Amino acid sequence: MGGTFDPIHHGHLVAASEAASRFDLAEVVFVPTGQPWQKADTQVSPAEHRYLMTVVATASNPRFTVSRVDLDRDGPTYTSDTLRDLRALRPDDELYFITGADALAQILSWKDVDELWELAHFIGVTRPGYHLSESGLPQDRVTLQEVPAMAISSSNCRQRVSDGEPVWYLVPDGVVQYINKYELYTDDRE
Ligand SMILES: Nc1ncnc2c1ncn2[C@@H]1O[C@H](COP(=O)(O)OP(=O)(O)OP(=O)(O)O)[C@@H](O)[C@H]1O
Ligand SMILES: O=C(O)c1ccc[n+]([C@@H]2O[C@H](COP(=O)([O-])O)[C@@H](O)[C@H]2O)c1
Repeated sequence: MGGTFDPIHHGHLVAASEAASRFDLAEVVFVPTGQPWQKADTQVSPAEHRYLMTVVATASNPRFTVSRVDLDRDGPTYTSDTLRDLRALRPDDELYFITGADALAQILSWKDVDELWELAHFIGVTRPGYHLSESGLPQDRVTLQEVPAMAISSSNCRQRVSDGEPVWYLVPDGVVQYINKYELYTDDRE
């Protein structure tokens, strides 16, 4: 599951858990983006903070791991590179890429989109406020999956912190503590 994870929240974790359960996945690898090129107009926190929050949030689940492949590659983050790197590291594994309805709706604008379908199977999960559709996408490579509705977004979490409002229970406790410790999202953003 790729994401900017700025910060990781319970919407991400529930989607990943549900997809893992429904598709009987042996492992969910969370892959924080290096430079999310389609968020170029958004201020994104340093990659190491996003990586460490993802580690904290996933640490208690034995099936959840975190990969640095997108952080350790220079330049804009493209999922085609992510999947090629993961395949090289795990040549015997079958890869599924978990994505929310909003990201799936943009997928035709992603780099090397035709190759993406050969690199992984895509699981598109429901997300409140977005229409989940496989229209225009190869139906044998994309599966839609309903997951419990979590009306949470990273941008709203950042705004809440910036406004002095709590993010307890929107993000894992350790992530709240991490945000407080490093005083993330306290400046005026976006
Ligand atoms: N509440 C949610 N329910 C289901 N999927 C989600 C949810 N939030 C994010 N996702 C999915 O998780 C992936 C990573 O999302 P991302 O890290 O950009 O979080 P975000 O909440 O969308 O961030 P932002 O608000 O900054 O755009 C994307 O595929 C996105 O569609
Ligand atoms: O490959 C691309 O061109 C591409 C364009 C936009 C987003 N993605 C990936 O989609 C995932 C979710 O992205 P985001 O921006 O919603 O956090 C993340 O893994 C990104 O690297 C990938």
